[in-house]
Amino acid sequence: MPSPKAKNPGRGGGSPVLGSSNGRFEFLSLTKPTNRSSPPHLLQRQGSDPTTARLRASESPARRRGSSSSTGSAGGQPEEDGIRLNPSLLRVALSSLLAIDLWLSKRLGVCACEDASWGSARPLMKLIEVTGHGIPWLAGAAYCLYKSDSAAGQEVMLNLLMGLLLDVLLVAIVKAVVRRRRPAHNRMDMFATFSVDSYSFPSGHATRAAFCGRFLLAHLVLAAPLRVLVLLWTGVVGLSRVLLGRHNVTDVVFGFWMGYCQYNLVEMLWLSPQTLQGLLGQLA
Ligand SMILES: CC(C)=CCC/C(C)=C/CC/C(C)=C/COP(=O)(O)O
Repeated sequence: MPSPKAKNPGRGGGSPVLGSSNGRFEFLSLTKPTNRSSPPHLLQRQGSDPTTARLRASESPARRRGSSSSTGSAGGQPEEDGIRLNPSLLRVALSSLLAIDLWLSKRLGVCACEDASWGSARPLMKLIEVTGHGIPWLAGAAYCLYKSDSAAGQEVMLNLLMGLLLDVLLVAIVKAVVRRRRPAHNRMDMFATFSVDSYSFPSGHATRAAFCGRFLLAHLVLAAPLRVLVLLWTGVVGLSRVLLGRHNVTDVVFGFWMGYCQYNLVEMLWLSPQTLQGLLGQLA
């Protein structure tokens, strides 16, 4: 005859459940180990952590059945331990990564001010900063769109402009959600910034450099040396963000990844002249 626990496996939240022992029903606490033959170290890990107990109790019955059927009731324990250890391992890994990130970024911020070890290179880094700023890119793409006399050129410039606007928007959203402060050694002396630019994750310059770099390589016919120059520029813009002390390394790495993905998005949303005419026709 099935025990009440088996009949009603998911109910009860964090409260005790009924179990059968020698024909007598008794209460089994979900916060206490049920298998008395478990080794002590497992008992301790299963043990009295109330968060763990709540997590176990809220696990779906199907999942609990699944884990015990795959390994058997006793063999299921290491798997359950793994499930509960993973979040804390992940937390430790993340905090270690963040600590390394902060330490490395501080050490690399050698142009963060004039007195820093590479302070004399700061003007050059700030010049590189301007080459990755949103305003010159938006103005440049709009100007080329206006000046372009071929349909193909207009199409490319229009999509570059759309991608740049999308980039400003997406970066602002992520910055506003994540709200990571810029490194303490940063001097906030950038030109033309929004309020979200007081946050550092992700680097808007890095997203733009990755997006524009990919876009130019894919849509402009460039000689090999120029292609190398585009790649170098992308890398140097990202590196200069850390050297200037504007960003932590992870802001730039994530920014590169985001800009790379934004290019895929622009390819998916690609505006053809027909689409554009349709849109303009609807507006008129
Ligand atoms: C159309 C429109 C709203 C254009 C705004 C262009 C603009 C001011 C972009 C901000 C560029 C900027 C300072 C980004 C911050 O870059 P990080 O690398 O420091 O995140």
